[in-house]
Amino acid sequence: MDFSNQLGLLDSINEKTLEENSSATTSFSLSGWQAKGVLRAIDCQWIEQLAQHTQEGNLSENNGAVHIAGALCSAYLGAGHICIDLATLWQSPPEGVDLEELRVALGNSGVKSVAAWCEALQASRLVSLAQNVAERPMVLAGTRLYLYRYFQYEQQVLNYLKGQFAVAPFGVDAGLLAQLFPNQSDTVDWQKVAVANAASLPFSVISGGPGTGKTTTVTRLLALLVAQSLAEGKLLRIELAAPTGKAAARLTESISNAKADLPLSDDVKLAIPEQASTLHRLLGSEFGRSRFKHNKENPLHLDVLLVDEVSMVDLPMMAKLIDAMPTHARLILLGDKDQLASVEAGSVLGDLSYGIEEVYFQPEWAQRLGHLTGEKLAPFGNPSAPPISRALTLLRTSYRFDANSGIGHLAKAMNVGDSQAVLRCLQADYADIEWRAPEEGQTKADIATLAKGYDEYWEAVRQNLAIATLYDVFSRYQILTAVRQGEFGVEKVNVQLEHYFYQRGRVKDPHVWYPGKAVMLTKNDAALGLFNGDIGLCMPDEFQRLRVWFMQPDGSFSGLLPSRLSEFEVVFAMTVHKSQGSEFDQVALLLPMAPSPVLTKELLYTGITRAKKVFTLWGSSGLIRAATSTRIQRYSGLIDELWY
Ligand SMILES: Nc1ncnc2c1ncn2[C@@H]1O[C@H](COP(=O)(O)OP(=O)(O)OP(=O)(O)O)[C@@H](O)[C@H]1O
Repeated sequence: MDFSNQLGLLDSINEKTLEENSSATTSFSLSGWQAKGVLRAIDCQWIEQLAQHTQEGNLSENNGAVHIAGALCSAYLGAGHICIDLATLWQSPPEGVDLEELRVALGNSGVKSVAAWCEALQASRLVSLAQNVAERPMVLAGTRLYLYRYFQYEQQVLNYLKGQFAVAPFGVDAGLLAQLFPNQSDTVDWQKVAVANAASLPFSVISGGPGTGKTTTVTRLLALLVAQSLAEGKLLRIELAAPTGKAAARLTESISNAKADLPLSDDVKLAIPEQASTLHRLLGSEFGRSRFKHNKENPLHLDVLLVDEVSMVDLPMMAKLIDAMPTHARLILLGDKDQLASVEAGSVLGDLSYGIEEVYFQPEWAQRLGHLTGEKLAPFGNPSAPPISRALTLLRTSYRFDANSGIGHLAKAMNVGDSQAVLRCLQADYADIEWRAPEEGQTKADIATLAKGYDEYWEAVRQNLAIATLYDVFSRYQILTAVRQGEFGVEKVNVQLEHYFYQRGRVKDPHVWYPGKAVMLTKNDAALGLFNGDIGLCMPDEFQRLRVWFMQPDGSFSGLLPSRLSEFEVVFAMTVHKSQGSEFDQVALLLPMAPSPVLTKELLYTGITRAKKVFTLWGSSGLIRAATSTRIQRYSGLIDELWY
């Protein structure tokens, strides 16, 4: 995490105007909290630099309560939260600190209530107030405390959304809509409603689980928008994007499949693009620069932007994307709100769709959509629905998993956090799921059994099949781990798998590049046009030189000398986090033996829903039960600002 901007803000504090805050010195022990894992080294450095800076500059910022809040703000950001909530912390301190310890530490600097903590922050020159934001390291909004830059990101998103809510709805051609959805049924066709809704608005979100027809729906939406604009003699500039190369490749494939089924003319089909790019590529990432080529001053050249797999988009990226949107353009976000949130801070899709299960639409909006679609939407009107609810539709019916699908039932049970139902599913006789509880005393992963899924791949490598075929075979099976470290962590499992392949004669030397080695990039490489998460397979070229082959956005493959890759890891196993945006025919999800805070219902749901045909869960009933009832919570101001 780069704090340079945060620290740079200290320079802008006007020393002369600073007042004495408190004479107490920082009363909690940074190193003590670091040793307990409450703070990271970077959190301690950040707050130490604040304290040092303020003292060296004759600033009397010796307020322990401010330093505690600042250190926690930084630590929570590292754990994915956009802000901390002082009122929540006052009742439930961070893991590793007991309430008494926190209260005593705060009490030492005169803070004996949440209100007093807020007052101490308000009085600090390190903090500005949300109502009157100044360039200071932190911002206080009610009881929420942010690092300055993250407050700005959140405001950018909120201001954009509020601007979109004020735009008058666009007209929608009900005849075309009916043509796109010819089938009638007794139940509400939410795909049709989603299209009518998104076509009416400059900003919309469509959320749905696996196989609920998200791509089918947005392809019809794009067809409707294209047909409407062609009728007006205009050609829409549409762009498709996703957070990772893999997700972009999947979007490309599924849009081109869905286009084939459209009941509209070839003119319309031709005007719908198939090629999706990564968000980084779309925004123009430039080597060595954190700023994108496209931004407010140089907006994207498009009329409609569709972004898939939005659960993976973090708040800074969403803010940068919004910044680069031309004012007239539509933004359509697609994703599964129940999946794991982004690796970096924020949970934008989750926050936007927070209340979607119950609220639905404002009554007049439900009526408008009802007229447009012919669907009976009156029961879904709710006078207290906030403006954001208008922009959301939820697709619930899975067309991939039928009533006999264990994966479908398991995903549903996991999603509602029903551990009994999850265990019942795992024990039932479904053909597509398998549960392997650990043996008594088992301490290592069963590598031989896990490795079996790669037999087909190694046979393809042996036959030196074309790289496209190899890539396809490799993508059919994936071992997923919940954690990085330990016997059941991705690092060790990969080492053991390579060693196992070596023992079986499939790999000559696991310490060097070998035919069949599969790697995943762990960092964007703008110079090579490759992105974090891209998968490369090592195979010889026609001159028998080993190259690592990556799929390009157009589906072709380019081979790079292995020496050109700098940051990557072996990927016979990958973490569930890294698997987001990908799907595989067969998935084996490996849980650790010991409890871990990363074991949550979102993690297991994401792992389960990566599987299209067969899912195997390796883990004990105790851990599965615990994970099913643990939810990820990420603090931000978006839910409060949008839903209450
Ligand atoms: N209304 C529908 N009736 C019948 N089949 C449908 C319907 N909508 C989608 N399908 C089919 O369901 C399958 C999944 O659809 P689609 O790929 O659009 O879903 P998705 O939500 O985008 O999936 P994923 O989870 O892979 O992103 C496709 O085979 C599609 O043709």
